[in-house]
Amino acid sequence: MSAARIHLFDTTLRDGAQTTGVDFSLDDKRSVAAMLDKLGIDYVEGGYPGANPLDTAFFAQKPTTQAKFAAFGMTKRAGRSAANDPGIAALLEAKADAIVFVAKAWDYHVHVALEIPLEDNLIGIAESVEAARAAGREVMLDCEHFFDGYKANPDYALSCARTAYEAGARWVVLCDTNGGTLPDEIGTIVAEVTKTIPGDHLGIHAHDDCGCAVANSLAAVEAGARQIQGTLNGLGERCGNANLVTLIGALKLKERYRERFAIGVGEAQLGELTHVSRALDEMLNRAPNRHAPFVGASAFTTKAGIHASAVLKDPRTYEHVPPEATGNLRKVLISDQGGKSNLVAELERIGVTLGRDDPRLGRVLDEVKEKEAQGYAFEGADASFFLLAKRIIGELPAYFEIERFTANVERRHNALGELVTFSEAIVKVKVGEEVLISVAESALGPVNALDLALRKDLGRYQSLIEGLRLVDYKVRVFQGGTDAVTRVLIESADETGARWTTVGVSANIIDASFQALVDSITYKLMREGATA
Ligand SMILES: CC(=O)SCCNC(=O)CCNC(=O)[C@H](O)C(C)(C)COP(=O)(O)OP(=O)(O)OC[C@H]1O[C@@H](n2cnc3c(N)ncnc32)[C@H](O)[C@@H]1OP(=O)(O)O
Ligand SMILES: CC(=O)C(=O)O
Repeated sequence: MSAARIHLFDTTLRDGAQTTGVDFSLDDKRSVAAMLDKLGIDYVEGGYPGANPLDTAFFAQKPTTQAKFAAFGMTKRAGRSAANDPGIAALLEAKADAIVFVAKAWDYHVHVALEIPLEDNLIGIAESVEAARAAGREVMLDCEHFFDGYKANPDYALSCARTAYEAGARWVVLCDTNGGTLPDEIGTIVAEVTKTIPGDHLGIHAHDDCGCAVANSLAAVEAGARQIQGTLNGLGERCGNANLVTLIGALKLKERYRERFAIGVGEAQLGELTHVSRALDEMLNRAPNRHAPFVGASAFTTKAGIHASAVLKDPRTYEHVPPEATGNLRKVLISDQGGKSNLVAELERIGVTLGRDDPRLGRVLDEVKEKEAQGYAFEGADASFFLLAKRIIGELPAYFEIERFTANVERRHNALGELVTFSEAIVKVKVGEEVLISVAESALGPVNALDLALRKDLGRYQSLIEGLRLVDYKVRVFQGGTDAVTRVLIESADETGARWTTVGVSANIIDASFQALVDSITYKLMREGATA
């Protein structure tokens, strides 16, 4: 039996643009479309031409070479013909291969939101689909609220779908717009719809309001639908859409799907999945979800000692698929939940080789556990872990010594009478026999002032740290023993694009930050191969 082709339809640039806090620029849209094209997605929905100038501009030319480029908009407004509808005119002007109309499929919505007779909505669907077909476009109809509509009035919901199909729509997409439908209901309803519209003309568009969007999409496919709509990383209105990244992982790697269904994403493209997912987050300045299936930084990370010992013998003991298939990495953490197996594997990963019987291994483990008890977390701070291990095994050069530092915050009126806040920091550091004192000011706060002062003059090492910059700063306050403890994680980058994270812990946020800053500079010097 040959595998059934499942068509992937990406709506990151349309429904994904409806995500709270997400705003794509024109360049972002072009990059995302190119990325999806390369990934092997069949349809890229670019937005809603006519709704805003950016989307209209994006449809001035087609940004994909393989994928079909789709424009989204609503069916014609009641009381005017399709030929006289400016919304439809904008869709027809768009340089798109396909036009996706959205139409209400729930009688309640037609009454309440559109305030038109049920029949007029059907006329709107038929005339809109016919107009786009006449213009030579492939046409789809997104049946908004299809599943809620079907539960309330199956005949009407079905007549919306059938009207579009009979008017020439290539795809009729069943939308769980409010995201409240569960997988078994999706399966039952889609199976019913296939009695009217063949499955290879049916799509599913699921929202994640019950955390079931991926499961609902798979249930629809099992019931016969052959198009899946979704977004990268599950962006989308409210709780988001079905996550296409997860769906691609499941369809390509889970045997029961791989054997029966084929998608346009090949093996090499699958290996880019982690990169694609993180590149989107990077573009949107969002922290990637570490726990995202297949592509998250923790998706193949083992923390518990018992698991680590087994993973090191055979990774399949705790992995459902190999991480490298999606371009991800296996990682074994060291923490208070781990034993020697975790530690040996982690040390090897960061380039420190210590045998299981080396007495220094026990000393590293003891110190890690002691520091974790104080509030340190090395699982997210590889660079500090590396320095700790190097110090214990006697390979950490004594580059510099901090003699003292101060940092203060001042709020006052400036010469213009405006209220301003600025910080000043002084750092006294000994490099060899040389004592250097640096002062810096910053309007961005005491940590920034300290960072500037610390990196202002490091004597003979100064040229090696010129390209160093801080890219992220995270603070967490929690109860450690009887007192509140602050943990600071600092992510740094250098001129080569390398990134590393360091950690500092103290009752005082400035002190914790300073520890992490010192570790960051020390790590950079080690990367540069500097000697004491
Ligand atoms: C489930 C979904 O995700 S659907 C996609 C939703 N996405 C968006 O809405 C983003 C882009 N939207 C927009 O920029 C604007 O809403 C526009 C430009 C499309 C329309 O703006 P406006 O003309 O000011 O209308 P407004 O947004 O206030 O209301 C929508 C109108 O469309 C009507 N409408 C909604 N769906 C449809 C439809 N499928 N067919 C025909 N008319 C519809 C509504 O009844 C309402 O009409 P009314 O103004 O007579 O009450
Ligand atoms: C069309 C669409 O985005 C929805 O119904 O959710």
